[in-house]
Amino acid sequence: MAMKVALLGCGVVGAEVVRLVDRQSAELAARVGAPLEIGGIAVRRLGRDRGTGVDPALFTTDATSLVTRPDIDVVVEVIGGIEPARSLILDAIKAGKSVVTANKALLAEDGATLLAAARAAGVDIYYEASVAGAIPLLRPLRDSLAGDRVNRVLGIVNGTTNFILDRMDTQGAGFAESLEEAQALGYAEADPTADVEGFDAAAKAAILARLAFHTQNVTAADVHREGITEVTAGDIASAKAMGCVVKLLAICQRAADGGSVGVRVHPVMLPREHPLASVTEAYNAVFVEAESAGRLMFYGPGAGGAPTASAVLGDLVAVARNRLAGTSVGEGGHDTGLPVHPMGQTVTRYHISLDVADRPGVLARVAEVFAENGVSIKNVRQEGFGDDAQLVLVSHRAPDAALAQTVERLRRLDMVRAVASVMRVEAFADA
Ligand SMILES: NC(=O)c1ccc[n+]([C@@H]2O[C@H](COP(=O)([O-])OP(=O)(O)OC[C@H]3O[C@@H](n4cnc5c(N)ncnc54)[C@H](O)[C@@H]3O)[C@@H](O)[C@H]2O)c1
Ligand SMILES: N[C@@H](CCO)C(=O)O
Ligand code: NA
Repeated sequence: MAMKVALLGCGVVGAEVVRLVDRQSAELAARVGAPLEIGGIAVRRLGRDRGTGVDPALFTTDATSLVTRPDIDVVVEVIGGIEPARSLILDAIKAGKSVVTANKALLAEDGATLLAAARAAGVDIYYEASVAGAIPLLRPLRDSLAGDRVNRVLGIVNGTTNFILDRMDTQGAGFAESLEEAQALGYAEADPTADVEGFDAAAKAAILARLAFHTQNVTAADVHREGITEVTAGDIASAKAMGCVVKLLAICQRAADGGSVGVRVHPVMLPREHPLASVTEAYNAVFVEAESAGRLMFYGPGAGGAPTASAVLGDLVAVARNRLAGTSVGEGGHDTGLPVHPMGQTVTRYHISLDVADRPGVLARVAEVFAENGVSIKNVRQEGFGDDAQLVLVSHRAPDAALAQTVERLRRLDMVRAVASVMRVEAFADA
């Protein structure tokens, strides 16, 4: 008996899923143990040629009926967005179907509800494509690392912003022209705000934190988020001078006392010897630090129709096998309930460049401001002379609130003409 698949959405990813299911039907049947058959495709409008070559009778605009149809085994959701995707997935689960989705926005906002519904119904919901596209990452976190304790996840999870920062670093290109190039190459979202303001990465960070720390209550709204729109050529030059590169990272980290987690997305200066620093163009990479495994790196294409469809197909094979075996994973059943602590409590390190007058007492006063806020200076150097002097300081680790307060106080000093660049610095956990 064939495993019948209902596909919701036939855009960039959906059309590629249809093509792959058709082209690889013999191998997929052998791997699953039963043929995979597309039983219906829900679209917004009928009559468009989507280049899939499938029987036009499979298309329908009635997604609600399709997901509950008795002959359907698995629903693949590649519409995107919150509604109607959420209602359709919940209807499918309640009707006993397993689900595969690429929908990071929905998983980040309401993943706990979807997982609980799937557990209650004894079906699977798999979502590998939602974070870092083709890269096998979520199932390794969920399954392969189930016997380990993950302490930190650092990731480049948005291709568009990595592409822009890479162009600014290697070609001296400006922000606007780099974004235009990313859009022309098809990496950016239709509204690139989701990319450049870090919303896309924040959704992915919430999903990663939930899996890494087995804590169900993290949503995109809990993620501290800063995008790359304020990264300047001066920041890139400052990073270069320190042997660093600027990257937009999603960072999920267990607090030192283990009682809470920090989840954040913001630009960082990263030493060029860190493996994430060499991730160029629109590639994604995620660096995982686990107690027994040590340092792991997952690298590859994070977007695009075919790479994303590869992850969807992998999930489809897995849930189809589980159905044939009469089993399901029951993900999310163990919830540590670890809370997310505020950004101010997250321990970070800052790079700060100040435009100052080169006069006696300036460095002493600047150092005093650091001391008053309990922040220790790791190194300091001066560039330029006279009225064009610049002090470049890197702090030791301190609570983010103390570092932010230090910057505010420095801004108010008469002798500081301007705070030219402020950026957090990341490195290996023990560096
Ligand atoms: N494209 C990528 O590189 C990529 C990478 C990772 C994850 N994703 C995720 O995959 C999903 C799909 O992305 P995409 O790039 O294919 O988007 P897309 O816009 O190309 O395709 C979505 C399709 O869904 C259709 N649709 C909208 N509402 C519908 C409804 N009510 N019923 C039926 N169809 C409806 C749209 O008409 C469109 O054809 C999203 O969740 C996205 O975040 C995409
Ligand atoms: N716009 C996203 C697509 C993949 O989620 C990116 O640039 O990575
Ligand atoms: Na993935």
